[in-house]
Amino acid sequence: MSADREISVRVTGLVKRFHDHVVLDGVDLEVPRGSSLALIGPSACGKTVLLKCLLGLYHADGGSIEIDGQDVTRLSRADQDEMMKRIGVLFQQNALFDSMPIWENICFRLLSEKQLTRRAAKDRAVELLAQVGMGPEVADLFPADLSGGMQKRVGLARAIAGNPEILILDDPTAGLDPILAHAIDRLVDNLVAQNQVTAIAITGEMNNIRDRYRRVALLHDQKIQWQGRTTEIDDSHHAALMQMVEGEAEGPIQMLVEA
Ligand SMILES: Nc1ncnc2c1ncn2[C@@H]1O[C@H](COP(=O)(O)OP(=O)(O)OP(=O)(O)O)[C@@H](O)[C@H]1O
Repeated sequence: MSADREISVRVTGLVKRFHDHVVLDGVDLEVPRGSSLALIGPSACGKTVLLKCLLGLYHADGGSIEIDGQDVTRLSRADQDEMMKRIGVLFQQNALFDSMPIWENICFRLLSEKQLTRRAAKDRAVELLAQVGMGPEVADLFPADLSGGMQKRVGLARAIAGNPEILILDDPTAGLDPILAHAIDRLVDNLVAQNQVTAIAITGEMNNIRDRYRRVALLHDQKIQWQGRTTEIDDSHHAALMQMVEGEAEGPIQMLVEA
């Protein structure tokens, strides 16, 4: 496999602005295939905007976003839609449809694209529920019947329903108690390890970040200021990253960049 084939997502010089508000200005990011990346940074630094650019939900004002070597910013709408089928997304609020049973929520895309009959979709939903540690009895329930942690699992089941090559997660463990958060982390970890999925997650949860992700990228001041393997992060780097994410002094950044 060539070095380039090993990069699943490559962002180069990405610019995104809203009128005269420049949110991203020269973002460079590389995520190897089958790796998990934590995207961290202070509040309102543009993490969600970056992920929405990756998903084609926001149009980039400059730079490129390559997925498997293909610049998605230059694809036709139809080709971009095709590419997006290879990406599964877990939104922060899970974005489940209240009026649909869980099985239909999980297979929503497969049903709307007529990839499966309703009967096959329900069977598939039950399989996916098992993958996220839930029983078949959940299939006929509605989102309102489930706790926040269970909804998160269902959201994850939906994100993986189309066997995505890339999984994008917006703060997957926000608001969950530590035990549930750990369970979601383990599920994502298993997906990455077993299926060579590339996972990119925004996270504000810095505790144990070195155990939870293989890579970290710090977004601040419109750019990625530091990216690397979590094994490169020693305790002082970790403390510096924590300070940055909490919006404290900028000094530690220099230490990371120069390390
Ligand atoms: N559609 C939009 N129109 C105008 N400004 C936007 C839009 N979307 C995001 N922004 C602005 O872009 C900036 C970055 O927002 P974003 O939601 O990406 O931050 P974030 O890093 O995800 O923050 P948090 O960690 O607090 O969720 C904010 O100033 C926000 O107001």
